[in-house]
This record gives sequence, structure tokens and C-alpha cells, in this order.
Amino acid sequence: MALILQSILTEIQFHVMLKPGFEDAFEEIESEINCKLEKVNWLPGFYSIPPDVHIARTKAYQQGMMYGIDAASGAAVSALGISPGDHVLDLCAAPGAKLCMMLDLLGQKGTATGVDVARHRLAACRTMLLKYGLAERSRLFLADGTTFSVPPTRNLPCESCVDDHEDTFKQWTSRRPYKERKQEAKARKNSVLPQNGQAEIIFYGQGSGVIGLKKNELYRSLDQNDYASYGYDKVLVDAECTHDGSIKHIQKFEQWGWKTLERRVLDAERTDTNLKALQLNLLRNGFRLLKEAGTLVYSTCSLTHAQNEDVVDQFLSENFSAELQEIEMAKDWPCRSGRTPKTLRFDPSTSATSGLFVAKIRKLPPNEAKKNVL
Ligand SMILES: C[S@@+](CC[C@H](N)C(=O)[O-])C[C@H]1O[C@@H](n2cnc3c(N)ncnc32)[C@H](O)[C@@H]1O
Repeated sequence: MALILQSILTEIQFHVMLKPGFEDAFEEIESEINCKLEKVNWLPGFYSIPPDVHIARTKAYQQGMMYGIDAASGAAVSALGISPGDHVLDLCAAPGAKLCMMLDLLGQKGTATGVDVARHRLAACRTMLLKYGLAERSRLFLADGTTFSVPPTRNLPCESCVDDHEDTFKQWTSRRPYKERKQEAKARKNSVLPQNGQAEIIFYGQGSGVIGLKKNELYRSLDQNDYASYGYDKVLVDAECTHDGSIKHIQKFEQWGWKTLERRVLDAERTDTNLKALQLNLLRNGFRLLKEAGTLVYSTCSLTHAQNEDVVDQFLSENFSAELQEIEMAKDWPCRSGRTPKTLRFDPSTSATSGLFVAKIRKLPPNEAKKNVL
């Protein structure tokens, strides 16, 4: 097993996505990284580079012309079918490569909301949004994705409507009042995680619809049925998992020692019941927040059935308004069907990508949901 994985590591390519608008910098980037950017034919904007090429210190990377994102991850985001103007939610957003791609697909319209339970990872996500010039229409919440309830801000208040009322959100600034910084430092020290249903907004852009809202307007939760009309158009649940299919994770065995593989992989396959419950609850809540006729993608970088097909099958068995969808564009992707028909698996040994499971689910309107039961 270790030998197979070691050989995969030597063959695997890494991927970058060129930020829209920087296509002209193609040759400049190639000469800086001193190798060819090989086009990934099945995914627009994606290029592969040899694994020994490190982009982090390059000018092109530091100036935000490209970001490192595996092509399988790019495929999961593409499966959402994001259109300009959508309100999209990323329920496990940090460190944020997929959220960046979602914002790039939105173009100049719509909003993106990122949620994560880890403060330091979400802070890295904020840095990434700012670096790539994608902060304008985004919001980041420190919250538990299994209970997060904040709906998208659809009626964006115009700047001129903003009054000077003390309780309204003003323009976001990294300079926080002393009292707030002290509370944050205390929370970090005690590693306080958001409690049931609590959400703390840690960033919002000018066009995210937050400025001018009162706290109770932003944090309002809707009646269950109202999410069908006022929920998110697209939801990504890129769930926490054992990462056993992730090439970056497998690479760590170079440091850990390949002899530890059996123990660690066996651990991964055992799959803690709490983790499976977390994945199912993230999927349930992501679906609850989805608008009628909206699309949700569930993905993990684990290759186990327990964290993928089992979770999706159980979810579908309890939700008659949820319909598993064929991912039409996947016909040209180097993936295969999962155990559950219509789900997909990217397998590092055959796809030249990191491992990823992807399922696309649609929220049916009530009249179609009835047919789904029969
Ligand atoms: C696979 S990573 C997400 C990667 C991210 N989508 C990206 O493309 O950069 C899973 C994330 O889930 C977060 N997480 C774990 N439990 C969570 C929960 N209950 N609610 C929200 N996020 C959670 C972790 O902190 C981690 O950042």
C-alpha cells in the first residue's frame, strides 16, 4: 500500500487556477515558475504543474494572479452551476480556495457566505479573500455549520440608506475596539467554539448587504418554510473528514514515515461515529438553508463509503424533497461513479487529481417532492 501511494505521489500533478482577468499573464507566470502550465482540458481555467514546483514565493502567486486548488475541488464547485447573481453558501469554508472560486464564478453580482467553526482557519480565509480581490460581496461567519441559520441578505441596502444609528453595521475595518479585541483574545485562549445556533460575523464586504443592517436584522432566522423562498441558491457542504484521499494529506507520510501508514489509514477507515454524525448534520442543515429548486453539493476528500455514500444515502432516505442529480458536465471528467448511482469519485490513482467524492442534490418544489415519495 505504501509503495502504491509513494508511486502516486511521484506521478501526481498539482493544479492552479488562473484568476479570471489574468489570462494575459500566462507567459509571464510560466517564465517565473520556470515550467509549462499544462491546460487541464476538462476544466476551464485550470492548469497542472509538476509537484516539485513551489508557487508560494512567486510574484504571480503573491500578487493574486493564480491560486492553488486541486482540479477535483474545482470540479465540485463547478457542479454547483453557479450563475452571476446567486446567493451562495459555503458551510465549511476555510481555508477558502473553493469559496474564492465560487466568488470568481459569481462575477459582479450576488453574494457568498462562508461559515467555519475554526477561528484561525477563517481568519486565513479572510486574508485569502482580500488578497484575491474577492472580499466585496462576501461575508464570513464563525459558526457551527450544523446549526447556522443566517439567511442571505437579498434586499441589499444602498449606501445612501445607511443612517448613523449606532446599532447598524458600518464599513468593516480590521481595527477593532479594545473591548472587542479583548473578548476575542479571551475566546481564542479558551478556544471557545460557537454555541448552538450562535454566529459571529468576522468579515463582510461593502457589497455584501451587511452595511446598514441592525444586528437583529442580520442574525434573524427564518421560519422553516421561508428558507424555501428566501434561502440560498447554491450550497456547498465540503465536510470535515479524515482526508484520507487528499494528496496533501498523503504527502505528510513523507514526514510521518510510511511505516505509520497502516495504523493511520486503518484509523481513517474506522471512521468515528461522531464524524459521520457531523457530516450528516452539516448536510441536513445545508439543505435546510437551501432555496426551493436550489442546488447543494456534498463533497469530502475521504475515499471511505462511510463518510460519503452512507451519509448521502441516509440523508436521501429521510428527505423526500431531496433529489440526487446527474452531474451532466462530468461526462468529460476523469472520475467514476460512486457506489450510489449519480455520485462521483475522483481517485488519485486514475484521475491525476487528489481524491474527492461529489454528490449533487436538488431541493424539489412541493409538487415534485410528492412524486418523489410515490
Ligand atoms: C475539508 S475542510 C474545508 C475546505 C474548504 N472548503 C476549502 O476549499 O478550502 C473542512 C472544514 O470544516 C470545518 N468544520 C469542522 N466542523 C465544522 C462545523 N461543525 N461547522 C462548520 N465548519 C466545520 C473545519 O474547520 C475545516 O476548515
